[in-house]
Amino acid sequence: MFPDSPALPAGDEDLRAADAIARAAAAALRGELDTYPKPGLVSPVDSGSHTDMDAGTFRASAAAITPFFAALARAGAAGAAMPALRRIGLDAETAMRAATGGVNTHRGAIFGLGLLCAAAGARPGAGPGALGRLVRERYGAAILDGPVLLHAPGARARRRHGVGGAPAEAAAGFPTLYQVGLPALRRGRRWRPGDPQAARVEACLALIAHLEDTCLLHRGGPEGYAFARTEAARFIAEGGVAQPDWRERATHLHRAFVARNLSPGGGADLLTMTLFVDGFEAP
Ligand SMILES: CC(C)(COP(=O)(O)OP(=O)(O)OC[C@H]1O[C@@H](n2cnc3c(N)ncnc32)[C@H](O)[C@@H]1O)[C@@H](O)C(=O)NCCC(=O)NCCS
Ligand SMILES: Nc1ncnc2c1ncn2[C@@H]1O[C@H](COP(=O)(O)OP(=O)(O)OP(=O)(O)O)[C@@H](O)[C@H]1O
Repeated sequence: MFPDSPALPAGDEDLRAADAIARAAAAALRGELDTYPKPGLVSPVDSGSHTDMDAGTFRASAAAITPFFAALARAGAAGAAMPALRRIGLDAETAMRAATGGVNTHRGAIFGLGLLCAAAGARPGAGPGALGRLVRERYGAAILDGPVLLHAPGARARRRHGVGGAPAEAAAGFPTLYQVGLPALRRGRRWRPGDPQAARVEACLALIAHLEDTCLLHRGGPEGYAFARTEAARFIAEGGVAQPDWRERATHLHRAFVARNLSPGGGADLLTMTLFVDGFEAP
C-alpha cells in the first residue's frame, strides 16, 4: 500500500518519467470514460448496464489508482519481474475498492494498463509496437504461469468457455490492441477530423467485435457474447463512424446492450490501453 516507496531504487530522471507515464495513464482512463456512446458501458451520460457505479465512481477510482501506475513504471525501469508487478497491481486493486466502496471499476485496466506502464518505464523507445513487444518478451511467460484467482468472474468464464481473456491478451503483447484498436482509432480520426469522440467510438466498437471479452461472457453467456460481437461487427462493416448517422446507430446499440444487461468491460479496458499506446508510440 505504499506506491511512493517501492523497494527498487530509481534516479530522478526515472521518477520524473514515471510521473509522466502515470499522468498519461490517467488521461487514457479519462478519455475512455468520457467517450459516448459506448454500448452498455459507463460514461458521464449514463451508467449503461451497471447499477452499482457511475462516472463519479470511475473518477474516484482513477484518482486512487494513478499513483500505482507511477510505481509500476518505476518497477519497470528497475527491471522488476512479474511477482513485484503483481504485488503493486494487487495493492492498486485494494485502493480501487477502498475508493469505490468495493466496486470493481478498473480491475482489468489496472492489469493491462499497469503492464504497459511498466513497459513504458523500461524505456523501450517510442517505435510502433514497442510496448506490447516488451510486455510479451519480459512478462509473457510469467503472466501465463501466474496464480489463477479462482473467485474472479473472468477466471470462471475462461475455464467454462475456453477463452483466453485478459491474461492471454497481455501475454501475447496485446495483439487486439495493435491489430484492431489502433488502426480503428486512426481511421476514425481520418474520417472525422476534429471529433475525438468519433475516433474512440470506432475503436471501441472494433475492439468489441474482436476481443474474447470475459465480462461479456460472464454476464451474457455465449448468446450475449455472440450478440455483442455480431452487432459491433455489423456497426463497423456498415461504415462505422463514417456513416452520417453513426451517433444514432451507436446510441441504438448502447440501448440494445443495456436491454440485455451486457457490458463489454474488456473492450473498454482495451480502448483505454489503445489511447495510452497511441500517445506513447506516436512518431
Ligand atoms: C489477470 C486479472 C486481470 C484477473 O483476470 P480474470 O480473467 O481472472 O478476472 P476478471 O474477469 O475479473 O478480470 C479481468 C478484467 O479484464 C478485462 N478483460 C476481459 N476480457 C479481456 C480481454 N480479452 N482482454 C483484455 N482485458 C479483458 C475486463 O475488464 C475484466 O473485468 C488480474 O486481475 C490479476 O491477476 N491481477 C493480479 C495483479 C497483477 O498480476 N497485476 C499485473 C501488474 S499490474
Ligand atoms: N466505462 C466502463 N464501464 C463499465 N465497465 C468498464 C468501463 N471501463 C472499464 N470497465 C471494466 O469492466 C469491468 C467491470 O465489469 P463488471 O461489472 O462485469 O464487473 P465484475 O466484477 O467482473 O462482475 P459483476 O460486477 O457483474 O460481479 C471492470 O473490470 C472494468 O475494468
